[in-house]
Amino acid sequence: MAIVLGPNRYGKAETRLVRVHRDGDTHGLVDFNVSVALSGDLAATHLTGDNSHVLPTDSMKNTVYAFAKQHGVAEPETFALLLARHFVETQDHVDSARVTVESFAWDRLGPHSFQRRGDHTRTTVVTVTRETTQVVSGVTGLVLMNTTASEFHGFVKDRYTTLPETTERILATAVDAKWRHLSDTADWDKSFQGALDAMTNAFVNTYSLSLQQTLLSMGTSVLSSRPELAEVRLALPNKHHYLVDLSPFGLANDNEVFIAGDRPYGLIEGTVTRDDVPPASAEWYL
Ligand SMILES: O=c1[nH]c(=O)c2[nH]c(=O)[nH]c2[nH]1
Repeated sequence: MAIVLGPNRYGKAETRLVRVHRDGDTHGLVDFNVSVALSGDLAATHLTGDNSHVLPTDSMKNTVYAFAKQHGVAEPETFALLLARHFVETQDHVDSARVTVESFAWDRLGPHSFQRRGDHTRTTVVTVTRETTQVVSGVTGLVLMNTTASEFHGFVKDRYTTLPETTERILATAVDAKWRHLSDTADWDKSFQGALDAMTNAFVNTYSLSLQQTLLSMGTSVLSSRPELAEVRLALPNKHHYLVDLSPFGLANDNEVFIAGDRPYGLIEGTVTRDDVPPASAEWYL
């Protein structure tokens, strides 16, 4: 009996690519999760650790980002074909390249503003005691992005600060918000939709110097347009998008090709309140 190497493949999984097409003031946005798997004459690395046939998976990731810049990105099929053919054509030892693309759809909210397609969740928490009734409504999973009109600079620099100042970045978040009603009667659907629209409009229309500033703008927008609401609490993850350094490949990256970061993320939280309303019951703060 012999124990032998069976079928195998390798590659870079889940390269998170965000490509902004900046043709004029109206931006296009493509958001992909790209996985590459190559197979072929790869016995040596398994048997002896001889890597002479192994293209690093790191190079595959770089290829995804470089091709996104060079060729632009539209349909996932076109991009996947381009990549898969490239690996088979340029790597003698590769017989088969499998490229998988998950494409996340975004709906346009403005020239450079987008909402990720897919349902956000409407929430409500009602608390009744013998004396009081409190109705809290909210939303989670409302994913928004501005591909420009966001800066972040002038921040504290301590000995561990490496973040460069920027006057041009992507701002993206998944809104988690709750708002408390002043009364236990309202047109709940209309109130919810109004609050949602107010938050979204504020995100789209605020030129942002920090996500904190955008948070206050969103809360203010809700309270100024919804007299039935007393207070809004927002938790906004800063869904970081890192500019890819394409200079090793002789390519400029003028805010077009980004790594969509997963974690860690900044988490910006705050409450926006009318100063002339009764205080919330204890549950609001739990
Ligand atoms: O809008 C931001 N607020 C921060 O507090 C922060 N911190 C950070 O690293 N990036 C950002 N962005």
